[in-house]
Amino acid sequence: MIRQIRGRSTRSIYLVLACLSLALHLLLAFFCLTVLQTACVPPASSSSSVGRADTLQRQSSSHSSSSSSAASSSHKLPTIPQNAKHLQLTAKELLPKDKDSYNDATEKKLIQVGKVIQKVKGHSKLEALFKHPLYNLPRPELQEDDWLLRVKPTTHAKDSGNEEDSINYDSQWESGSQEEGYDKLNWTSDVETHPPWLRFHLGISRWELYDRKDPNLAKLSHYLATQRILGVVQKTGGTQLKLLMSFPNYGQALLKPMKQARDAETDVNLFYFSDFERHNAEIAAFHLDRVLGFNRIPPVVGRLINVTTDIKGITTDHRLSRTFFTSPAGNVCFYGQCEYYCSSEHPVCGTPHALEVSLAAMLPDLTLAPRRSWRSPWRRSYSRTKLAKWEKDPNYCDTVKQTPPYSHGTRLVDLIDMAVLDFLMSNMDRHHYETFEKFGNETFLLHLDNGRAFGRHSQDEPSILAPLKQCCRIRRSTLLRLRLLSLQGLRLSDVMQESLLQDPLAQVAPLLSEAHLSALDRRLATILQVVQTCQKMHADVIYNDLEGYEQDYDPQPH
Ligand SMILES: Nc1ncnc2c1ncn2[C@@H]1O[C@H](COP(=O)(O)OP(=O)(O)OP(=O)(O)O)[C@@H](O)[C@H]1O
Ligand SMILES: [Mn+2]
Repeated sequence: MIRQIRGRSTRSIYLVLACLSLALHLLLAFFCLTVLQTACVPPASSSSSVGRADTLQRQSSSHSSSSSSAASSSHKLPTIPQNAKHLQLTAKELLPKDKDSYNDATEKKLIQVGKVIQKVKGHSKLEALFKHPLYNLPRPELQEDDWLLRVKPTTHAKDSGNEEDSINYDSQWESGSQEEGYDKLNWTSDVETHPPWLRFHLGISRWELYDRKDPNLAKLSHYLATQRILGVVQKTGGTQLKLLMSFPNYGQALLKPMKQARDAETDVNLFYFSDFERHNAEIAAFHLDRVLGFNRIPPVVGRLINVTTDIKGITTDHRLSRTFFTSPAGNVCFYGQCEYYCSSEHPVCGTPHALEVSLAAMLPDLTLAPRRSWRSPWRRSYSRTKLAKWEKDPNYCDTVKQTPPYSHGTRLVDLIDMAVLDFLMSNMDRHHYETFEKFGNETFLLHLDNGRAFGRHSQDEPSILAPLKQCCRIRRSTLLRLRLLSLQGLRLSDVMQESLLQDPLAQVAPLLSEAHLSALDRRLATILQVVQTCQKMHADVIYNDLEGYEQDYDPQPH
């Protein structure tokens, strides 16, 4: 009886306690709701995406006062301020773990970059340059076989009235595999639905890799700079460590990591073929090639990645994963497997996780668009003792001029364009160049692999100009653009500095130091001098690719 009474009273005590706890929880929930509502200024629409954007915006502005001005001066995307978005992502992804790597000095640099951007915004030399007629030359209309890849025009499938045709057509980009992390895709003829990397591939033509004015270019850069990294493997071929990164929608990029300080000059006792590759050289080379009006380098962007989560945590490549270690300083490092510098004595290290890298848009797969690799006639000996033939024979160009494909068409002046680019950035490592097989010999030359450029600013390398000096020949449009860039009002160093500010990594530190920028002006003057000397001695220096155009493009009549 007593036990029964005691049991009942215990139960009622439990019941009272439960009710009390419920009431307290309700009170707490009500209080929280009221507080949150007042803290979050309600936007016009209360959709969750707006709320998120708002949070991100504030997050970014608290990290850098330059982000919004940086965004407004960069590529103009309809809705997303690119650089700001990049900063938001890196801040979100990297800052909580790597606070110590973002010290006061970095903050100061971010503000300085912001000031430069504001200065540039007032008067854009880059915009003025790209508006010049020399950068807007009329091009003959492209025929079907002038495009590297073409999807069949819609009319084909529709006109044929054959249902099977239209199914094949619409599903030709459909993914065959269902790999984890990838969306099942069904890309159609509607270009708007294609991811930026595919639009880049579809825009490759016989005469250039991309159209500078194509708005997809900014989207591609944004894609490379911000997309989630889904896969990483080591890229085979070549001598130094490179990684192949995969993004959603099947996009891929070639990664080169930062190995040395931006302003480190190449050791004078290192041969050109032993020099480290530089991530900022890949980025700057893309900008320089575009500023010169060539458009022959695949778009490259800089990005701050997290070595641990973006590489170590996801790679399936054992050759890579087994080379990870933590350095005595507590930084996460790796070295991979390759011919040069892939050892624990030459590690690639985060600080402790954050790592600057360059990401180059991948060209279409070789099975879709095979390429031919050509040995450069002015290739160096790649020996510590031997000289190449062109270094010994002053009449070497006469032989080259008589040898196909240099004996015909634009190949020789294309090669000289490449020498101009390489001399400006002091790249001695142009042993080969590539072309797309589909276009035969009548096509542009791909300027791939620029990692060994911008190694030394205090010295120029005259031998890189050997093709120009020995052949005394140059495209008229190239010469006129070089003259334009030598004008005080435009100045190559200024437009390069402005162009490089579009890269996300410019917010960490300038991609090229002042010394490298002024070396560009000095080298440009040397090139113009060489052409002048040629003109004094020869009559047929200029290859006139502007024939038939009425307009007088010459910015400095000579
Ligand atoms: N953007 C790209 N898309 C597709 N393939 C590329 C791209 N860039 C380079 N490659 C290919 O990868 C190969 C190796 O790249 P790269 O030349 O940059 O490496 P490397 O290690 O510097 O080579 P090397 O030591 O021979 O100079 C190139 O020969 C080229 O065929
Ligand atoms: Mn190389």
